[in-house]
Amino acid sequence: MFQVYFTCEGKGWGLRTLKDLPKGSFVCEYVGEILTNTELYERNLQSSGNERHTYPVTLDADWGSEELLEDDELLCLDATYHGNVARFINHRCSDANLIDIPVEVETPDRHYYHLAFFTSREVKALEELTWDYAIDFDDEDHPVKAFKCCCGSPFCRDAKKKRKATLV
Ligand SMILES: C[S@@+](CC[C@H](N)C(=O)[O-])C[C@H]1O[C@@H](n2cnc3c(N)ncnc32)[C@H](O)[C@@H]1O
Repeated sequence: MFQVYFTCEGKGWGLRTLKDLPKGSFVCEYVGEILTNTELYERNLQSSGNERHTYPVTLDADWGSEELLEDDELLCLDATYHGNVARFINHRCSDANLIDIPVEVETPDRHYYHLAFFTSREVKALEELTWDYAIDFDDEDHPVKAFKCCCGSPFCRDAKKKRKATLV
């Protein structure tokens, strides 16, 4: 039902659907290794530029917590070495056709949850499945450097940033 294919817009591999999907369809879960932000940061320091293929997902909902969590407590999912088809879902600013829904499964502390993707509108067969990674393209301090966005959306935040920079 889903196909990994090579996109022609400079985004590398992507995921598309082979059949029409109505709005609200479950697509897949995002699977990856559970790491703390500190472990992810250390991994990134050790890996060479070519080795990284994925953008990690931050699990920051922490619904139950009253205090701010430190980097060695904050969790994320890294699909670089272990994952599923979700690792091929590319980013699209603002008008992506998937939304991620946190699903609490077995942990009562609400620190860890599963991430499930559903369609946010009807998606036609052969359309690329995209998800807004919620990247702040202005954030220079993020542990992972943002890529140059080629999403092609009229709402692209990276293109907007570049337009602003050329005006200054
Ligand atoms: C979760 S992976 C998606 C699959 C990836 N395209 C591949 O070939 O393995 C995320 C990576 O894909 C690339 N990517 C995703 N969305 C992009 C976009 N809108 N523009 C440019 N590159 C993108 C970036 O290199 C990003 O780190």
